[in-house]
Amino acid sequence: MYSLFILQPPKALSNLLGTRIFARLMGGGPRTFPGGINKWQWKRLHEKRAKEKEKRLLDQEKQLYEARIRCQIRAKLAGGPNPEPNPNGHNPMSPRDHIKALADRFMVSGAEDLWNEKDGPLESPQTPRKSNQRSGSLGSGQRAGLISCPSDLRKLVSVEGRNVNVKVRYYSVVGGSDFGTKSNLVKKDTKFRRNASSSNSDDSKNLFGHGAEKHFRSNLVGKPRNESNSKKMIGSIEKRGFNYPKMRRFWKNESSSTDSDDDEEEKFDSDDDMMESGRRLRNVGSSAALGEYDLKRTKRVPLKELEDIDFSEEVEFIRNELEKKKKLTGNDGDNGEVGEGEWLLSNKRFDECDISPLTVKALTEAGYVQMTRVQGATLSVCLEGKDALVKAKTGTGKSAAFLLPAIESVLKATSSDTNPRVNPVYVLILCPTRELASQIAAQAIAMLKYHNGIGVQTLVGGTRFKVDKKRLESDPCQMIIATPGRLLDHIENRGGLSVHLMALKMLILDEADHLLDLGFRKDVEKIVDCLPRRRQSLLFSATIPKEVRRISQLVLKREHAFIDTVGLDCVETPEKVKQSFLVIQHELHFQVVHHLLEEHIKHTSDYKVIVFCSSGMVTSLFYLLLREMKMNVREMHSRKPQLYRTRVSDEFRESKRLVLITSDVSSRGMNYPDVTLVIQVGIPSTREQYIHRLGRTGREGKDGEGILLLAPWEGYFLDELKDLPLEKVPLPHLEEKSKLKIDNSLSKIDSSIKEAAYHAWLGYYNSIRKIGRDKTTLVELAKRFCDSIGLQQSPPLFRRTALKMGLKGIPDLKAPEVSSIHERWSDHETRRGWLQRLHIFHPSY
Ligand SMILES: Nc1ncnc2c1ncn2[C@@H]1O[C@H](COP(=O)(O)OP(=O)(O)OP(=O)(O)O)[C@@H](O)[C@H]1O
Repeated sequence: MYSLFILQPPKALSNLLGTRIFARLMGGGPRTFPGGINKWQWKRLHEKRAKEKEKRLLDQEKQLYEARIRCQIRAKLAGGPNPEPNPNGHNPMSPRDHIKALADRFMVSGAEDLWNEKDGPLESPQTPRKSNQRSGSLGSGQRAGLISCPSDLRKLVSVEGRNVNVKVRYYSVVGGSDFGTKSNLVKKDTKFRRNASSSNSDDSKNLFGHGAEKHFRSNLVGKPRNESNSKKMIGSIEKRGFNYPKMRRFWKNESSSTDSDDDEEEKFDSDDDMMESGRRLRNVGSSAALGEYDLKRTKRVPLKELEDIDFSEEVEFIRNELEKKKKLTGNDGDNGEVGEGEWLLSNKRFDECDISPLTVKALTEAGYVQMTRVQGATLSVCLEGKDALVKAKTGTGKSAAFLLPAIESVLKATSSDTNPRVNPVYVLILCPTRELASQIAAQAIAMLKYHNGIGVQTLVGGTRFKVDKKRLESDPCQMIIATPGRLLDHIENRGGLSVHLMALKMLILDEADHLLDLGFRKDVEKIVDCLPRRRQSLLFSATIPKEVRRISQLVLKREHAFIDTVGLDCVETPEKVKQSFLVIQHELHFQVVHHLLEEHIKHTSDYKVIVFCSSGMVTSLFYLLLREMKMNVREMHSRKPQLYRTRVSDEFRESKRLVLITSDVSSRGMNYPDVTLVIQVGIPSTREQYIHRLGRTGREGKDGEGILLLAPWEGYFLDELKDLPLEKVPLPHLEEKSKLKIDNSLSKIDSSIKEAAYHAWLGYYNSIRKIGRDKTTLVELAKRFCDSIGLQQSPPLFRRTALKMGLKGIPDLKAPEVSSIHERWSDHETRRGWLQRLHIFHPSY
């Protein structure tokens, strides 16, 4: 019986169980659903039906509401007593209470279309309510959960003491007249952020989101309401006494509460006569007759108000900037570019392209006036909705190039999807590291400064999964910036994220070649499988090898645009960065790095240096050594706790006269301004990785310097860089006393760190094909590394690890003795070291 049921469950039951549970029972889930539709179509179908049902119910309530109001008006007009509830309280609900209940109902999420399907967005009052407001106005206790004042709301939010977004729907008054054809009832679904970016929204101009603005305009286009029409209408109402249908239409679309602002009212003086008529009309049909429950604390925002955002200052600023640029370069920009080198700013300006004026305003404030080349080349393509694969040099503004279309996509989606059932995520940005995700999120938030109601969140490893989940629930967002591993956790662990992702409009892969590389590819593939197919995908990177172009089809549509701002025969590295290399025995690498740093610090007052090491544990060893030698250093790699990483990253971004010792976690995308020197110790994992590491200096067309330090057996790598302008540096003169100093400092470092560094070193070079191929030589070289860091003998390797690395049976490699493992395990520090060694298969982070 049971097995039969499993084979052929009744349709209704499978519906009841829900597709997910059913899919589980069936072991993986059916590929098609009844009617031959796929799972996305199935889900969409159900969502559509639910939406329609909800709309029907709301329509019914709306009719009831209107009937109640009609009844009240008739009673008032007839001069009869207002039917009030029986004092003994056993009656059915009084009309008054019923109206209140219905009004309350209308304020809940999803019901706003009853009020506003033609009215445009709601905005908040900017000033306190006037003292002469009607006695019938809603008191705070009568607002029935309606928050109408954003300033109150901000206070509410700020008490929380967390950086949270609070999503609120509210009705409010903008525009001065009590009633006028130019004033508009505006609705807005707004989040207030506690962070600085949103606190600026106090400016009344800034209260209007772009989506709201568009929505508002389109309403006006669809239904012209000019002054004369309205006057005519009011006149006819007045002549004929009370004409309900017209009044109702007028009332629904045009009326507003008597709440008014002093400032705003002044703007509407010219509408006096109309306001007068409106007031009379309202006194019949609005809250005076309906009691206090029908009061909407809203007024219509005049279109003019929205259009009149004053950008004159910005325009002036842009003009001045352009003038300055022309003077500097002697280039009038006719060729489409101004400036020199690859940090060519295109002659396109942000205010000329089809992005929201509010975004332009935020950009201008951040100093973005003209587009960089990559921005100029990609923006129009991306805004058209095409898929794109984009290649542009490091530090040339790719982040803004994908964030701007992402923001536009969210604005477009929010304005068209006015009543979403779930909180939809419209844009998903994937990037390889946590720090990069935070950096992109910060940039997005800055660009969204004047767009209320658009939330951005990061989902990255190193934070508690549950905390992420809570954050997503309490603080819904339209843009997510994530690292693949953590995002997949959310999707697979049924964090509910997949449902939100069903509305996705845009997927962006920053550092796309790395994300499609072996380390991440599987995760990315799984993520892409869970996303709707009808989406726009954008892939960005400074390096796009041929294989990646092929694999990119996994994410992109076949007919995507490939935009390469580097050019086929051009150098892929920043032109103003001086590149050099040095080949020297790796036993001397510590000494050489120390020497290079000392020289650089001597000659550069505001130095800021990054030293890249092959792995996390080698980074740690280097850091401890240089710290022991009294250098101002910080370390950054994947073995460090997230809080520490964030702190160091922020500190390095802000400061000068600091050296960051890091693994490849910092190699891609990190925008640390004004890095003066990048030193790469040992062979980078790929040519691309060399370019990205080097790209941490010489950003935005500035000067910079990069030195690659290789051991003689790593020299073959130079062949891969032969098209890049690397110069050989003569061997530095290394003093004997500095060698003694280094040996002395090394001796003070705990041997567990050294052992971990040895294992990581072995893992890293084993993963490099050319070197890892010859296992015997590899182990010999590792032994030399061991000597150079002051270890008497090579630390033993677990048999399983040796097996995985293909090192089983190689002479000189020992398995640890059981007694020594027990002994070491009891020591906490050593235990950590041993655990860390188990991770050597992802050594470069
Ligand atoms: N239009 C612009 N005007 C002025 N500055 C800009 C503009 N676009 C970007 N920038 C600045 O350029 C710097 C580099 O930008 P970004 O980090 O986006 O570069 P990238 O191309 O993504 O680099 P990477 O390849 O390393 O990821 C940042 O400091 C950014 O603020």
